[in-house]
Amino acid sequence: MNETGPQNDIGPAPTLDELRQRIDNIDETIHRQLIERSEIVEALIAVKRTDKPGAAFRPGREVDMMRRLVGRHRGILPITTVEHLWREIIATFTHMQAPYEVVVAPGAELRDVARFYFGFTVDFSEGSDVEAVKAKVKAGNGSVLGVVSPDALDAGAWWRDLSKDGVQVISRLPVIAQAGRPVETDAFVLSMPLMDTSVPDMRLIALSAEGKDEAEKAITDIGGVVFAEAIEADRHEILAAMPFSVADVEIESLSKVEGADIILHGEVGGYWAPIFLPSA
Ligand SMILES: O=C(O)C(=O)C[C@]1(C(=O)O)C=C[C@@H](O)C=C1
Repeated sequence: MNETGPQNDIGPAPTLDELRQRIDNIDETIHRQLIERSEIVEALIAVKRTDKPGAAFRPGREVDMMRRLVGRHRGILPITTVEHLWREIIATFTHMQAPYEVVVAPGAELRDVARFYFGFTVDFSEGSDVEAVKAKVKAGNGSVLGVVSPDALDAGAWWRDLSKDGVQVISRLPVIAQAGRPVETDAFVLSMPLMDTSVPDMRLIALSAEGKDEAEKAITDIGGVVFAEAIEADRHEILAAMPFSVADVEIESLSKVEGADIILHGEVGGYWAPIFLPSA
């Protein structure tokens, strides 16, 4: 086939065959470079000593890679397409270093978010509810990641006792916050503690309060954000996100706020701030 495009000022437009040849060349380069990327995995395992399940995740490094990806992107290709391609690559490379599986709380939207971020190489299952997801993450002892909705309305204060089980929030999805993007649903990723020394932008603090309004004001006064709330035993259980710059003493001072009767349950993980982009 030798279809030709329209004539223009700088000579004949390329033929369909020529355009396909360019696409084939680009695809070959991408494929060869992916193979080369995969040849680094053995060395990564040796350097990181990630020869046990689940030990390969480095969420801080992943967000850093996504920030650079967004920074250099240009043109008409949707950024979320590029993000998805890289997520498939990174999730698979993590799995090649140390196997893990993903268990998702019920809901088609959450499942879509989880697939977008962990791809199709990784085994997937659905937990019957948030408690079942937490239990599987704990039992997996590092080889299971959970994906839950931060404000699972029917799950009560699902976050409150996370630290007692050793489970923590390790990241927040979607990483690129862009109105109208595919899979916009907010989700948290749960894991047993990682061998990752990088520090998230936001710390998640579980607390309960007698006075809802007083507690919310005190949290925002020190720079925090109320992420989710539930009422249990007549108390307001709150999941608050605190920028890393908020000192421990400021968080501890919440328990002295008048009229709020705040009890701090503890830190339940953290996340890196989403990359905010204008709508596509
Ligand atoms: O940088 C690492 O530590 C890697 O293991 C590589 C890699 C990747 O494939 O780029 C994989 C897993 C980590 O979560 C981050 C990045």
